[in-house]
Amino acid sequence: MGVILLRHTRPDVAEGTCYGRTDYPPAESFSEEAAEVLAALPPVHRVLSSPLLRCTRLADHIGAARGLPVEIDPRLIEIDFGAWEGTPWAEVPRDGLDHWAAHFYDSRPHGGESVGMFYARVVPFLDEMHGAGTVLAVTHAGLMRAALHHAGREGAWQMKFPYGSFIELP
Ligand SMILES: Cc1cc2ncn([C@H]3O[C@H](COP(=O)(O)O)[C@@H](O)[C@H]3O)c2cc1C
Repeated sequence: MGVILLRHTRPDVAEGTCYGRTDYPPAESFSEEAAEVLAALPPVHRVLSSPLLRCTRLADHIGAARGLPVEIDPRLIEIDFGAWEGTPWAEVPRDGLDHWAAHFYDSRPHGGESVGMFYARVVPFLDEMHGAGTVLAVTHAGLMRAALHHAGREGAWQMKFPYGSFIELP
């Protein structure tokens, strides 16, 4: 079994908000969602987590239940959407969105991370994890997209992952 990338549970933020690096805590439904995740999760021998609260709360819960320490890795943070963070996607300036879509890897109209910058910090983590055994990384949807892209999956950047869902990398 390879590394398992787990998306955090629902964060306490309005539907449709653009957020990446903003540290929203988990929503009120955390206990129920975490119990479901824990029941579905296979055995692991290490627990890593993004430093953001929506991940550390879940990682702490899993670590406590499985008797494992939680190791924080900053490379597991979501992409930084800069000035767009906290804005409803519907209110993000159209020209910025168009530029982002047209120059997907290099554009950073929000002043945060381009997809290329984000990918460049994620790939060393993924390479380090290759063959590392059954490691759980509690992280974000962007990381899961980047990891599947790295694994050669067509359309990976457009994929959606429900809160609390996980993927296993080869
Ligand atoms: C290229 C790219 C485009 C995205 N659009 C939204 N997200 C990601 O950023 C937000 C925060 O993710 P989470 O809820 O898992 O912390 C979500 O909207 C998620 O889809 C993206 C991430 C990447 C890399």
